[in-house]
Amino acid sequence: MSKLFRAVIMGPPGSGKGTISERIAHSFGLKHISSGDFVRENISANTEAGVLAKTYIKKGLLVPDHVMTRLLLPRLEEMTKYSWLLDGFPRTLAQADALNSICDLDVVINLNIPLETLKERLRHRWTHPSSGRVYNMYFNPPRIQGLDDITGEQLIQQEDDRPEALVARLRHYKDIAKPVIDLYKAKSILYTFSDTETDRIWPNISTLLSTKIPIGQSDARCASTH
Ligand SMILES: Nc1ncnc2c1ncn2[C@@H]1O[C@H](COP(=O)(O)OP(=O)(O)OP(=O)(O)O)[C@@H](O)[C@H]1O
Ligand SMILES: Cc1cn([C@H]2C[C@H](O)[C@@H](COP(=O)(O)OP(=O)(O)O)O2)c(=O)[nH]c1=O
Repeated sequence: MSKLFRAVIMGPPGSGKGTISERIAHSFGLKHISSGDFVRENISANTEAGVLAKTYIKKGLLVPDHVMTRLLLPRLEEMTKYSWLLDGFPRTLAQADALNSICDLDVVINLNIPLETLKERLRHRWTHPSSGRVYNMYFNPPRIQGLDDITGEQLIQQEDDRPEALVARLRHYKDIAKPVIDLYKAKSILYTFSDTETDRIWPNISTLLSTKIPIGQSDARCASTH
């Protein structure tokens, strides 16, 4: 069997992790694991870790490392047969160390987007709170203004997407992400993409992954997992 491919995507809020992950999963047939989606699934299913995670998310805090790793690592260990892309994890050095203890990463994609662009995107971001689906009034608007495409439920603008809150959020992101980025740089697996436009970043990411993912592997894997 050809070698499996393991990737992580990192970037500040609004940098396009969710959007680009969807494109990667679709084009290369990798399993996309979003830590935020996984936490929300656990909250809906009332698992022990989900109940605990909810108490932090309600306060706008990150879920503590030990809760996050207890949630995510068993999920990754179930995926030993698949190539995957992790989005939203690791966010801290402790999480990166935990991940390192169970697998070797091939590529870390780091999105470096100017602050003004992030502010503009998040100012127009609307969220469906229970699923975490996000829309942007210009980039990917909902079919009916103010309503989620799938459920028809009301969309909200999150408090911490306001430009005033974003600066603090971004500073916090930089503080905790820096040692993680340094770690992956030292391992020579970090690839940083800087631009204001996803459609300019995407071809470069696609070219990189085409050189890293063995041909034929992704299609077979995709077919076997859906
Ligand atoms: N790796 C992680 N470590 C700690 N908490 C996490 C992690 N991943 C997700 N969470 C928790 O789940 C919540 C939702 O995660 P998600 O990535 O969907 O949203 P977010 O932080 O608002 O992301 P963004 O604004 O970058 O789109 C986070 O705010 C955080 O509380
Ligand atoms: C990628 C991208 C996203 N957006 C919007 C869509 C979302 O409302 C918001 C965030 O995108 P998203 O992909 O959710 O980013 P992340 O997962 O890193 O937080 O920005 C744009 O307006 N332009 C873009 O090029």
